[in-house]
Amino acid sequence: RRRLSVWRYRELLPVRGEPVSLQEGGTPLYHLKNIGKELGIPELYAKHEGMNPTGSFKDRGMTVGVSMARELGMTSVACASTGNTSASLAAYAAKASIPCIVLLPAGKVAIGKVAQALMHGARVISIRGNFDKALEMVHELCISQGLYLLNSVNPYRLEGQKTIGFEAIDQLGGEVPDRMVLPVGNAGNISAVYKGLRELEALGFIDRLPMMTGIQAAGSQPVVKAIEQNLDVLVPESAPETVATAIRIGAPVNAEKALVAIRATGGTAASVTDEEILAMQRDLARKEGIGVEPASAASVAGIRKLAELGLIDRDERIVCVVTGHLLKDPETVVRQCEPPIEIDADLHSLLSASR
Ligand SMILES: Cc1ncc(COP(=O)(O)O)c(/C=C/C(=O)C(=O)O)c1O
Repeated sequence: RRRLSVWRYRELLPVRGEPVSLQEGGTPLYHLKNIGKELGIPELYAKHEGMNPTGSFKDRGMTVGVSMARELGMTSVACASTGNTSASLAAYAAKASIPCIVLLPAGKVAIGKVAQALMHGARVISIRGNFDKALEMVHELCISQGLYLLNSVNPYRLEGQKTIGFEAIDQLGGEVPDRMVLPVGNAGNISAVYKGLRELEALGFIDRLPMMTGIQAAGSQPVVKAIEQNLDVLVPESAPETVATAIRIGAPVNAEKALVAIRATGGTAASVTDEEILAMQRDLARKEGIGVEPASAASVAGIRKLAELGLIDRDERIVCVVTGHLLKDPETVVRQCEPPIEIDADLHSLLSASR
């Protein structure tokens, strides 16, 4: 019996040789009993992808992507990132001893992610522009310099991320959830999970698919608009804005795949405000003990909103993917919270402060 991990499913992954692995995957599936009770959804779960080696689901894609880079003899890898992709690529490239360049939107990346990319030894370049601009530029860089691009346009990234759905079903004892909910930025993750579930269906492991549900920030919701307006091609947003900087993406490269995933499964897409995201980040931490970064809370905030709109059957079994760890964006957390109480080091002060 193989441990719950990305490579438990190696027969469904493209890597032939020994993978570049940091023991990714095998993340907890938490039963959200308290929030579920509040929403009247007894079977509400969160798959905590922040419990991966670099603290986000990106590790699942990078273990496959960097393994393939090595198998293909690539001598250098690159990506543009809102932060987590760069943190993960830096770590896996370090593990594989392959030089790595990452492009970040200047001033818009959570400090924990920058720290990771720097410490893992990537060449970190800040672009005076948003993620979409950085992605454009890293394409040009890779073409002109022959670097291997590991954004989610690279299909090997999505191969690894398929395993989120595989694990969730294993953790539910083989049961397929009625709905899987993911925060959507570049739309790679929702597309990857859908692809994997289609493969399980084709192999006869499952006989139905969950309703794939994508949640975006109100200030950055091109996929939601395409669903609402029944478009086949997305209208990019030129100035996406949200406190959830991980999903501050106006022109998602995997949008068409995400629209298929949502429509083919009778799913939906919805947006939540920054306030709703931050409120859910707090609730997950204080009512369930689960620490996530803002973008990750969007999936559960989306379910709260859909439930309030009466669009969720209370007996649905729902898995929300919470995609990154709380520690990624400590500055946003500190801004939201009352500061620590500072006192003189005497018992009297302590007693009055602790009341
Ligand atoms: C915490 C977190 N939650 C959700 C998403 C959205 O996933 P996709 O819809 O597959 O993009 C991201 C994406 C991050 C990047 O795109 C990047 O790191 O460059 C994320 O970091």
